[in-house]
Amino acid sequence: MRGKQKSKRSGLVSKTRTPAQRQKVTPKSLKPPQARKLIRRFHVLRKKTHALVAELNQELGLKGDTTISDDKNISQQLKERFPHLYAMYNEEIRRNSTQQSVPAENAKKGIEAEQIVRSLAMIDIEIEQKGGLETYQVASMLGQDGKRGGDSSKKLVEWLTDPKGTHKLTPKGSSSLRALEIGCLSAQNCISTSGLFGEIVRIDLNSQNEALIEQQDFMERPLPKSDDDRFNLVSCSLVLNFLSSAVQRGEMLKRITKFLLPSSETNRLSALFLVLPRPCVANSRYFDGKQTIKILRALGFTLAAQHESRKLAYWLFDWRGPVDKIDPIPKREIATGPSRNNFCIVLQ
Ligand SMILES: C[S@@+](CC[C@H](N)C(=O)[O-])C[C@H]1O[C@@H](n2cnc3c(N)ncnc32)[C@H](O)[C@@H]1O
Repeated sequence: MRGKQKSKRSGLVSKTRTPAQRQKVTPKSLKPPQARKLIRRFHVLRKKTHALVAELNQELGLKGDTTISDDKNISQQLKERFPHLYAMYNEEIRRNSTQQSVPAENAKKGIEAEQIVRSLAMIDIEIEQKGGLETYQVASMLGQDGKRGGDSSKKLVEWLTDPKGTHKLTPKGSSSLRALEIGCLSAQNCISTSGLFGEIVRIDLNSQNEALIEQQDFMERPLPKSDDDRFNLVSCSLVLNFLSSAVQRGEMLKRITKFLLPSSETNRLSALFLVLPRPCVANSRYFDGKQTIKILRALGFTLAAQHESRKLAYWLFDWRGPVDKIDPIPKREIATGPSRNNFCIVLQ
């Protein structure tokens, strides 16, 4: 379980090497406005992909386990199951990838499977031209830069060591506490340097340092067979907003509970550290801080601490063990206004 496991998906795009991919250069650094713009664009492109894949599934009459997943390598799925659509995807890639700039909006609107697949190809080209997941990560790391007030895990360590708080841990060289960091960009963050944890398992879809960060999709991490595979803390900082659908976010939260040691059995730390960009709770049509707590409660958590900074919203939730039945929490409008975003998490 703790060995290295390569993710089956490449992250944002297909693994077909196109001329655009071969030309791809990952920038070592980016100016902050450029980084913000890139992060926003990646999220838009992921949402577009999600909507197009839903249309494609409908058009092909695919349901349940047979659906194409936008969470996995789409071109690979087409290649294995729909060779004629894969041929069109590739044709579109070949036709456009030598161009300097291919905004995904150039994709023609269409409801037929062939046109949808061509639009997916256009999105993949734009993502690759922007540098793919690697560039997204460079942009995200810029946000973690201490000089810019980054590294969200500072707040976690502050909470866990607060003498007036509920946990009051003290850093020990021989701590037996174990943490799982989902979506880890750096092994030098406070969570790693605090000395609070004897072991930290760090995973990311695209590892920046394979010696210290496993390349793994959390949704494909094998489920724990025993408590040896479970953790005292799971950190999920700025990862849920990376997922493109409200259902996937709910599924990730449900899956996290399977990796936590129930505190009632261990009588010590068993918690989730959750971070979202503040606009997800401050300016969404469908989501806010109350909804966050409601969803986490429905999964068996209790709120231990929360904080909002100018850019981020942070929570620490204690895990109380599995609930008998998870009540669904659907999407519903809670705020109106044209400038609101559509961020949401649902439980099915
Ligand atoms: C915005 S970065 C956040 C990094 C860091 N946790 C932080 O707080 O700054 C999001 C990271 O989550 C990773 N990620 C997204 N979905 C994931 C998944 N299913 N499994 C593992 N990592 C994932 C992405 O690859 C990306 O590196």
